Amino acid sequence: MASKVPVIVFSEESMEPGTKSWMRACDETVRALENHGCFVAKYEDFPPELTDPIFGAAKELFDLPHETKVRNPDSAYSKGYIAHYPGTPLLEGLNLDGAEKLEACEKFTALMWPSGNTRFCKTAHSYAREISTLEKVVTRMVFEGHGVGEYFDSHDESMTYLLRILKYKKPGEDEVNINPVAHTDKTFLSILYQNNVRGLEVMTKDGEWVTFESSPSSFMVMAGDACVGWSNGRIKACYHRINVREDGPLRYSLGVFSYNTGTIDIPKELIDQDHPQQFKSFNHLDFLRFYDKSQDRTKGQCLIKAYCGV
Ligand SMILES: O=C(O)CCC(=O)C(=O)O
Ligand SMILES: [Fe+2]
Repeated sequence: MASKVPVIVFSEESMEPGTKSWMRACDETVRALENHGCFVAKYEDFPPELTDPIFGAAKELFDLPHETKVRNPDSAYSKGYIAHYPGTPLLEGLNLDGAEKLEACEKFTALMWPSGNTRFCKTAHSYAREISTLEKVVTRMVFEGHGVGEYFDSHDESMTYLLRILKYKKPGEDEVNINPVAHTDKTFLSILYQNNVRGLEVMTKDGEWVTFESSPSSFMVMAGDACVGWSNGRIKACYHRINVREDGPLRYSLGVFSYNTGTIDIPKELIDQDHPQQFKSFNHLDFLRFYDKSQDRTKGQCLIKAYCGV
């Protein structure tokens, strides 16, 4: 894995804009996203005391009765509850919209546990805050690394983060191992964390599938279709899939997905003779609506060109 997908260290120093290690990480980040569409972030400051509680919180959530979980409403960004759909019978998921904000976590928790569950609420919120911090650092590096750091603040003000909590059940005797189809995310960036059960595979630039090896401080950072549009096609979207095997413990995975609540403009600085304009400005939510209406067989592909390609 290490030789195929870059590993970038996010230490206290490299997360501090202006330092030497920031510059280095910034270069590595841009190169990784342009070449591969993804990299593994070794997030040194991720609190180790959050790992067990966040996966414990995921388990506690899925142990709730079906009629409780369906209470989570759909939002503009996602389905509320993904419940063993016919095409993906092993997958169950819940989406917590705007999880970087405490009020959103409180609202979600009150729906799931009307008598309260402070531990869940605090854990989900702390996790989303930590990962959205990493996501912001990566995004700032993407902007600065492309020489357009001055646009970062206004982009950042419009960002929202969705926490997706996923569980993969093991296939029964008579069930084949059906996993979600390979796809690119429709996000700006996605950051994935899994318990110690493998499953996530990303496609390298040579077209080879590489398995993401879990560790308590390893996060897979992937560019989504919106980032491809923003970068005028310099960054590629990460094509990935899940391959859960039949034996071993249950797999839980946590995704933090970033979306812009407004319009994403393609910086004029990223358009030149060598890089003619490939995309028009687009509204991220309208792009998600376009995705929803797209035919199932195309949904896995990077759709940004079809949506706002020039
Ligand atoms: O299960 C995972 O780790 C990733 C899930 C995924 O790709 C998605 O929700 O878009
Ligand atoms: Fe995905």
